[in-house]
Amino acid sequence: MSQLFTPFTLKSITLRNRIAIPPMCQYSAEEGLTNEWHLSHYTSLARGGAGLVIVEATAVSPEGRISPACTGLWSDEHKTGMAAIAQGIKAAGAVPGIQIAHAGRKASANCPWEGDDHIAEDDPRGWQTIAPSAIAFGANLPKQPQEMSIEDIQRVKADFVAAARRALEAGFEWLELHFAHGYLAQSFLSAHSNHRTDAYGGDLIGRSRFLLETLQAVREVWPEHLPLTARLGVIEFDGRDEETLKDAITLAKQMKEIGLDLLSVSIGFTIPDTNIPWGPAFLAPIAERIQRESELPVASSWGIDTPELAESAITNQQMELVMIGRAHLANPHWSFKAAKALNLKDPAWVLPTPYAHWLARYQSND
Ligand SMILES: Cc1cc2c(cc1C)N(C[C@H](O)[C@H](O)[C@H](O)COP(=O)(O)O)c1[nH]c(=O)[nH]c(=O)c1N2
Ligand SMILES: NC(=O)C1=CN(Cc2ccccc2)CCC1
Repeated sequence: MSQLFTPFTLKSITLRNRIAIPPMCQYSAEEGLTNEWHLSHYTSLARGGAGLVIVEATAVSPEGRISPACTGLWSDEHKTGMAAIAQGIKAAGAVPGIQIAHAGRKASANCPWEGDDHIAEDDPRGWQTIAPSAIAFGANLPKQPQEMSIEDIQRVKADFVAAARRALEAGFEWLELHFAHGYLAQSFLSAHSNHRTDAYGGDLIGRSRFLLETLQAVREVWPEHLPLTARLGVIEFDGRDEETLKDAITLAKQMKEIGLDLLSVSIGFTIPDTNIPWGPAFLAPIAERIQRESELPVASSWGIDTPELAESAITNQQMELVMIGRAHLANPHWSFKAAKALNLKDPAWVLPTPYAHWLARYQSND
């Protein structure tokens, strides 16, 4: 009996299975506004049978975008398109989630197929980036950010709260704070990027303050009965992993105290020169340790891209949800493929009726 295809209940929300589609930037928006690409992209992913579909990193302010083409929720105007997406995901039987984000020193960048690098200083498409300290990421993102003032910090926290409120009004039922991948929140947490000497820097308490205060403020506006989650880089693969992991576990416990419902375990990506052991499900053992030691349910991803790897991540209790990203870009109906591979009863019925009725009778080969 497949464990991957069992429901998962968190607060008042029940996912039809353990398959989640993690946020994946589409770099297809204008002024942060979604369009037909996003609506059809997310609706078709949800129709593929996953339990949870999380909309891409959506900026809490214009300067919080990674690229000029990233989505935003910094104004009420952004709610219209997002509401259609949330409705489309829900109508397909998946739970609509969204990740809200600020890209920090990694902002003001070209999209991946246009260089994946900082927009040139003299290019009017770009903007001044902000970060805990005036330390550039380096490599393809060499722009030196402006050190944030306390007023900047207060403003960005308020932007997260306002974006969370808009996400709720747009009909999302699962919220993920982007505290990973070297973006603003992660860059507050890491000593590589945070050299502040005030309350928002220094020891772990100082470097965690922005994350904890933002979580606390969002928790106050996000309904208690809906899952409030965060994606956190718990390891950098920079030679200091044990220290980073211990800090991450300490932080996870504090976030649980504040009301975090689930932690999505990911990678720090704070600095360019790291030694990431890419490979199938390579982060799953780390996720298991975080889940065990923090006593928070976790989700995780990174190369969990076959039905067997997904099934074993759940049966080995390494995580409660598997986040399967790029494999869904290759095949939006990945859940159907997994249902067949794992010998689910009536596998076609993970798909909507207009497809399932026929596929239940016809053995498709892919
Ligand atoms: C095109 C694209 C875009 C994004 C991503 C990835 C890719 C490929 N990823 C990371 C993604 O959610 C996932 O964690 C990784 O891709 C690893 O999982 P897979 O190995 O792809 O299943 C990502 N992560 C995140 O937290 N917010 C985001 O918006 C994005 N955007
Ligand atoms: N917004 C995000 O969190 C993104 C994360 N990515 C990490 C990544 C690194 C390597 C391979 C895939 C994804 C790249 C795209 C944007």
